[in-house]
Amino acid sequence: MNEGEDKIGQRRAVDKHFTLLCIDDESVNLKVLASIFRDHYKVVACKSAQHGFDIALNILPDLILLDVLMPEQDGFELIQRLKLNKKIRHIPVIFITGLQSTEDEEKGLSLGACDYIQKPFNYGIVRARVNTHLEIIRQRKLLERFAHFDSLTELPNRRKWEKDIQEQWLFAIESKQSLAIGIADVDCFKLYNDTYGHQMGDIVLRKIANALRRVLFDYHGDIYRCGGEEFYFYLPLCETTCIKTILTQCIEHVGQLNIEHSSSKACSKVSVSIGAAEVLPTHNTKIETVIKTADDKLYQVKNSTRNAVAIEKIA
Ligand SMILES: Nc1nc2c(ncn2[C@@H]2O[C@H](COP(=O)(O)OP(=O)(O)OP(=O)(O)O)[C@@H](O)[C@H]2O)c(=O)[nH]1
Repeated sequence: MNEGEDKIGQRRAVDKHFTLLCIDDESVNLKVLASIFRDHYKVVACKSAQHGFDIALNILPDLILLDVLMPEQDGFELIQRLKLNKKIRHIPVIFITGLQSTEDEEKGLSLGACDYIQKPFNYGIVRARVNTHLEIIRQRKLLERFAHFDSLTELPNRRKWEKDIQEQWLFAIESKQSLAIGIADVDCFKLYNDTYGHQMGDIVLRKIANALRRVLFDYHGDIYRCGGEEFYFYLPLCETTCIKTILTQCIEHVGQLNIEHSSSKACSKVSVSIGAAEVLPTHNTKIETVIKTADDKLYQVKNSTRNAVAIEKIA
């Protein structure tokens, strides 16, 4: 095997992560598509547009191969439904159809399909076209990762925070669920860097990020690195959730890392301070107000003992 073939082999092994959803009312067509792709990708097949829509929502495939002529709802109608749904409209659709007029091809592409393949098709050409689109998807995912994640801590970054918190906020309004928004900030971190060096400081940031993430994940929250040594987080709350207990756990987990910080004004180990605000979001409350309240609470902790939590409930 030469070097090029070896690389292709390695790439294919990774390709198994991709899922193709094939929607066609003819079983024989589904079998053909499965036989072309199943060795390299996960293939999910279904025989109607409605079922296909439900499956797409459920499994979020990477690519959809869609027939046009189907009873009840055709492929042109289905793609319009897919493109109206926020959760799945980004999924590329390739039409694979017996319709051969240029008008139909133009219609399919103008409805948002990324490709249009006419039946009967050549297996090699279908495989090559699907591979090209999956390569584009792979690169898009990579770019999204670079754009949304912090390389030091591997936490999502501020850009992702701004996107996610809007979604969490709207979800909390719709589901009438309370939300806590908070900021955790490493104590006396300048002094830590000055004493132990920047590289050690980087290691500490990674450890703290992991410790905080572990606690918040357990309660369905998430945390983001939004500044140098500043982490923003949200936490969905239910009646039984005690926000104070959870955030105290965060402080304790950081303490249990047991990282010496001899020059800290807070304690002899590395510690964090946390400010948070608890709110039942409505269309009349603003996220900025809640973040400002959390920031004020953090400032309060920083001006007293540090290594502690302050929370305000917004009425
Ligand atoms: N090692 C390291 N240090 C960082 C990074 N980002 C920011 N910092 C440092 O974090 C320090 C933050 O200092 P300050 O804002 O003065 O806050 P502090 O020293 O933590 O003091 P308090 O917040 O009042 O407890 C600065 O010295 C930054 O250089 C990073 O990625 N790695």
